[in-house]
Amino acid sequence: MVKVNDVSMRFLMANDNITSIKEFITAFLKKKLKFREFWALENVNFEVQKGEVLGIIGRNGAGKSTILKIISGILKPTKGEVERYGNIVPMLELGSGFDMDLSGKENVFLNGAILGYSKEFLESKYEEILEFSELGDFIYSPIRNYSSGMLVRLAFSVATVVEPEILIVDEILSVGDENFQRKSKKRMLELMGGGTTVLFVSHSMEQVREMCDHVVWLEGGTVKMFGPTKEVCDAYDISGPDGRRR
Ligand SMILES: Nc1ncnc2c1ncn2[C@@H]1O[C@H](COP(=O)(O)OP(=O)(O)OP(=O)(O)O)[C@@H](O)[C@H]1O
Repeated sequence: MVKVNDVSMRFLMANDNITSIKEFITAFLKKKLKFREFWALENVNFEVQKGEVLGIIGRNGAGKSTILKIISGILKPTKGEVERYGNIVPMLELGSGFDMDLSGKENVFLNGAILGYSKEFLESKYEEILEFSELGDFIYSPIRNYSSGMLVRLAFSVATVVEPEILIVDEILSVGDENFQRKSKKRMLELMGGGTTVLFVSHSMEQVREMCDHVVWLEGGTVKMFGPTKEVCDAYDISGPDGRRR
């Protein structure tokens, strides 16, 4: 279960006219550095029950990635808190938790260790991860040579073969090819059947309608609507580009 309680996130942005680190340090030392406040999220509340799939939708800059980073524990909210019960596997930016100079195989163990799994456990899952990723002998090449689709396949294989209790997926299913998208959707459905809670950001309303139980619609950092998938998606679909009714 994941419960987001009154979460707000403020970013401080330095003056726009600073273009180099030298200028930044000089301004900092002269105490001339001015910051502009920006609230990316304000008083966000929602919850996801165990085994449920929650979709997070909203236009560019609405705060979707920021809330996922807060739920994953990568960012600390300025106000509010997130209650989480269960081990969490975030699949956020492509390749995060990976080292580009290491091989796919080495990254399985690195990424798995970051996720908190032991070497023995990862060894027992390695063949399954390799098979699911369809990387074949590429698993021995440094991942800097991988295409974005190959990276996603590797990341998704590590994240899902270990059967997390909470899986966080940011737009990742749209990167792989059609065949892998189908396969990863099937895998996500299996995980959900096994009780994994999934939080899922997507710009594809089709995917959201198909896979989610509930949906949060974020607009300008606030919750515009939270409820059953059909209700929220229908309202979103008839809203204009700025979130107002057309
Ligand atoms: N580290 C940061 N510093 C300053 N502003 C930030 C930072 N991260 C995000 N923002 C701002 O917060 C707002 C929300 O960003 P976020 O990436 O969460 O939006 P999003 O809904 O995921 O957008 P998209 O659909 O384009 O991925 C944006 O205006 C963004 O510019």
